[in-house]
Amino acid sequence: MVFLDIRGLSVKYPSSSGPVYAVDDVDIQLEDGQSIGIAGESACGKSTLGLSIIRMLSSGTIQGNIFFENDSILDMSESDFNENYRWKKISMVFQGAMNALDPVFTINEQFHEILKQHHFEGNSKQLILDAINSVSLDENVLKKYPHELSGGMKQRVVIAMALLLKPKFVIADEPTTALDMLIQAQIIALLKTLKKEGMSFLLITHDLAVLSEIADKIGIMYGGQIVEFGTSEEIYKNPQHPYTQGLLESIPTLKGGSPKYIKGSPPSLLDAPTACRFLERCPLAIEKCKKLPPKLATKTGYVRCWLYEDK
Ligand SMILES: Nc1ncnc2c1ncn2[C@@H]1O[C@H](COP(=O)(O)OP(=O)(O)OP(=O)(O)O)[C@@H](O)[C@H]1O
Repeated sequence: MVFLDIRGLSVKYPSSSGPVYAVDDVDIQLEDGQSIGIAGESACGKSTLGLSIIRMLSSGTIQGNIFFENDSILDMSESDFNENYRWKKISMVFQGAMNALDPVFTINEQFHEILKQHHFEGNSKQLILDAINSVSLDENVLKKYPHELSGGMKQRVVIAMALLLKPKFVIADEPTTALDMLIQAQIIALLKTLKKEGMSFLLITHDLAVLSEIADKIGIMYGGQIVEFGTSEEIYKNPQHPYTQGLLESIPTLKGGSPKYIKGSPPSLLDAPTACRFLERCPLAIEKCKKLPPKLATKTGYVRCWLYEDK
């Protein structure tokens, strides 16, 4: 059954230079137990997409629909969403969160603060221990202050915080960025274990190799749009969008020659999309690409590219 159904989601931020079209007309469907990876260059709208789902945008206007287990979460009152969804069914590991742990409180106090915010009335000690255990940390960390923990431990703590109320769906925004390779591998292994236990993730990353480990589905974002969406297998084996192809070719391999890179830079999100967002950088552009491409169905999702109009 589809538990997350995002339809035509758009987010516009106000700015002194005009509206920023940070997310434009995004569709995503996820079935129970599935996880999705969102990949794309910096500033293409990945975090905005995640923050929209958990309704934590700092500003901006949002359009479209997000259904979570058939409930329209954008239509709920803030109190209803906070009471029943945020942290309980949907939680988030925010980008850079491990550096935002409060230096003057112990980890235990910070866990209790979350429970207080969410009016938790059960056995809080046990709940915190469960969360700490689920990320393979020793309960001694609870007595410590953030500066007494390593980067990997802090990242586990913020993941445990997101898992505290046992949500079904966790949005993890760059959870492995800024960690060394060994710790990255540990965090990925942890997410894989949690996934096996039934949790679903929306994993945001620049790193396609990381996604291949976790994601059943992948959304490739470019200039605020998902330009290609499908199963991981299809996206890796049979990428359709020239941008997806370029991204995959830019991954260094041990065997191959030097990786290719995509020339040029991403479009300004200050311009409303009227042409293909990738037009300026696309090696396969045709005249038609000056018009905004529709989402064309592929074997397992969709692609926003005129090259597939007749296929
Ligand atoms: N509160 C805000 N007000 C105005 N513009 C914003 C705001 N938050 C983000 N933006 C802009 O929206 C666009 C998308 O930002 P977002 O952080 O979602 O991208 P991202 O893909 O997550 O980037 P990164 O990979 O660098 O974290 C960027 O141009 C950014 O400058």
